[in-house]
Amino acid sequence: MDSLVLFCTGALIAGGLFWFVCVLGPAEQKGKRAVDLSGGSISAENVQDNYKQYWSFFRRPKEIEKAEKVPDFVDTFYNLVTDIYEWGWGQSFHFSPSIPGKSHGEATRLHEQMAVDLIDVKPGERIIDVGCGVGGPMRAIAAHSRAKVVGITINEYQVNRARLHNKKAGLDSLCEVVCGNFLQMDFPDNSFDGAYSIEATCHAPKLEEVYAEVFRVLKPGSLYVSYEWVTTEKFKASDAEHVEIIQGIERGDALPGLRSYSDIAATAKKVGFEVVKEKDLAKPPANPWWSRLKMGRIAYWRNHILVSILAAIGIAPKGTVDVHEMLFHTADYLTRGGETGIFSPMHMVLLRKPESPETASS
Ligand SMILES: C=C(CC[C@@H](C)[C@H]1CC[C@H]2C3=CC[C@H]4[C@H](C)[C@@H](O)CC[C@]4(C)[C@H]3CC[C@]12C)C(C)C
Ligand SMILES: C[S@@+](CC[C@H](N)C(=O)[O-])C[C@H]1O[C@@H](n2cnc3c(N)ncnc32)[C@H](O)[C@@H]1O
Repeated sequence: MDSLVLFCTGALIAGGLFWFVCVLGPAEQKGKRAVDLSGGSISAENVQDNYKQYWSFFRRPKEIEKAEKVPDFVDTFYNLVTDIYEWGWGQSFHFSPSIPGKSHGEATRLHEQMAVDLIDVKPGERIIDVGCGVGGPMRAIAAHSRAKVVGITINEYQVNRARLHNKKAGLDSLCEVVCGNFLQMDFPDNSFDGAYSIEATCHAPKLEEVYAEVFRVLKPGSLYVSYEWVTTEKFKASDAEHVEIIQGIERGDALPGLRSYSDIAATAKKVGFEVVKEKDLAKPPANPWWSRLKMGRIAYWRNHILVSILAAIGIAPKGTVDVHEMLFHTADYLTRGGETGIFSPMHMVLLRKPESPETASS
């Protein structure tokens, strides 16, 4: 009898563990498994120190730290979060408005396809993905448009992940990925037929610098669309709750400082672009972009327990628990940013590089 009870208890524990790790492990369809979480290019024993280093950025005055150190700090951030993002969100590191009757995956694809439809590229043309992550949007866009997409990211680990995914998807003949800084790109002038950036240029300390680089590499007459992270007209710097939310978003998302929606078109014009269209895609009648984030709260608790167990038994790097906790709070700040309407991650701007400098509007 005793051995039967022991056997049943053991079987239940083993079954429960299998369910928790293997069934619940890949929080997102086709995503990474919890047991594969790493610190990107950072070795396991250095994850915790790098996490501390990441936070030290926010303890120093912005003016000193800002410009030249930002790409390194962003690189560290993506070493820390890339696996968790892939595990819990998927291969597209951005938001999209929810669409009734459509899954999150479908809504994500539509948001990505809209970007390439806006820049009007033809099959075989060459376009650039500015800040490409692990390439979720790149693959959707290449498959939809048959354009050749070159993605650039500052994070080497993401380059390797993106290349692996491109190959697996059979899209490596259309998709190329390079490691580099979008503030100083290694591409010649006038070499792309179009450009897009999805929730990436918010990492640039000065928007002007990245827009000027995109302007330089675009062929005259071609289009660039960007989905920008901004504070909206509802944000009041005198409101302590607003400030807390925006600072929470900046700290949990490696942002050197969120900019106002009103700066976007002005900056684009300053570097020579014509503004073709500007629209906040988060505004009604669009459905909330933050609903997926809010709905996931129970899953995040489960994920946190799982990450803590894996770190305790030495499968996940120690600092993973801290990084996960940071993201947990970030999800809350982002949701509050959406609900109050003071923040948008999809302020869309469509820009054209004039045919000749003379046709540029003042
Ligand atoms: C554009 C950027 C990233 C946007 C989003 C892709 C990510 C912002 C916050 C992230 C997450 C928050 C909570 C995590 C959760 C605790 C964990 O269990 C599973 C992953 C999360 C859901 C994670 C996924 C990606 C985000 C939604 C920024 C950086 C400019
Ligand atoms: C939130 S992710 C978005 C990725 C991708 N656009 C997507 O939607 O899946 C931001 C991306 O911008 C990249 N990035 C940030 N700063 C960069 C820089 N200075 N140079 C190149 N890439 C940068 C990051 O490495 C990351 O890949």
